[in-house]
Amino acid sequence: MGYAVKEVFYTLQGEGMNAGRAAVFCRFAGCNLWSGRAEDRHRAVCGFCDTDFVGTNGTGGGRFGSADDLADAVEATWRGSGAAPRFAVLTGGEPLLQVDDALIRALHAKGFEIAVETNGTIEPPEGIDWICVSPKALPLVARRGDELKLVYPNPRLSPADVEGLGFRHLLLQPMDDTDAAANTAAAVAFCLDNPHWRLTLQNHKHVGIR
Ligand SMILES: C[S@@+](CC[C@H](N)C(=O)[O-])C[C@H]1O[C@@H](n2cnc3c(N)ncnc32)[C@H](O)[C@@H]1O
Ligand SMILES: Nc1nc2[nH]cc(C(=O)O)c2c(=O)[nH]1
Ligand code: SF4
Ligand SMILES: [Mg+2]
Repeated sequence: MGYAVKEVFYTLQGEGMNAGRAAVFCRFAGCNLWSGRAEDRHRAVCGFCDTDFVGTNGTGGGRFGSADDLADAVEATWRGSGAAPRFAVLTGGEPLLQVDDALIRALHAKGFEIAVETNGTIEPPEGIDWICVSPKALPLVARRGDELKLVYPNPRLSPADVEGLGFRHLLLQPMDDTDAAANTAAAVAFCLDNPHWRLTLQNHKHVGIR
């Protein structure tokens, strides 16, 4: 089948409960909630995306003909030494439009722990080691996982709409837009009042890494 990948790069996971951990990011091209074109943003289900996921022209991106080819590229991008397990974060765009059993097997065979960042519209395949769901609208198909990371505030979705599902951690991430400071203050206030929610920041933006 093959995979369309925007970019593959080595960085620190910036968000969520794995923040600070070295990882190879594999950003798949394409999303089912926005075309990626500016002129479509106002009518997209997800209208606040901070990411360019269109095409295959980023660093390390391309079209990969097989799971082994893509896993080879991810392995070549890992720069860690020592015994700590290798870590790959599959993101996008919407990675679950493309991630399949063959890719999970190929990355595991190379010793990678696999995390996914998904919008929750597609049921994840078996075998992913860390599932982060960041819902954008209801209904939510993926209703269990390791962390639920809600971008806040979201006029389509409030925290109460996504509590009581099967997630180990509930996280609020301030929406990065022209109101980022106010969004951060609102997220802080919400977590102070609702301690079952935790604040997560996009650390990579604050330290100037990808
Ligand atoms: C670019 S998305 C790709 C993965 C998947 N499509 C998703 O939405 O989870 C990666 C993460 O960035 C978050 N994100 C996107 N735009 C954001 C913004 N403007 N402010 C804060 N977080 C944002 C998403 O909610 C998601 O958790
Ligand atoms: N450093 C870093 N951490 C991230 N965590 C989730 C990201 C994403 O875009 O999926 C992301 C990203 O783009 N960069
Ligand atoms: S669902 Fe994820 S990749 Fe798609 S537009 Fe929204 S934040 Fe961006
Ligand atoms: Mg990002």
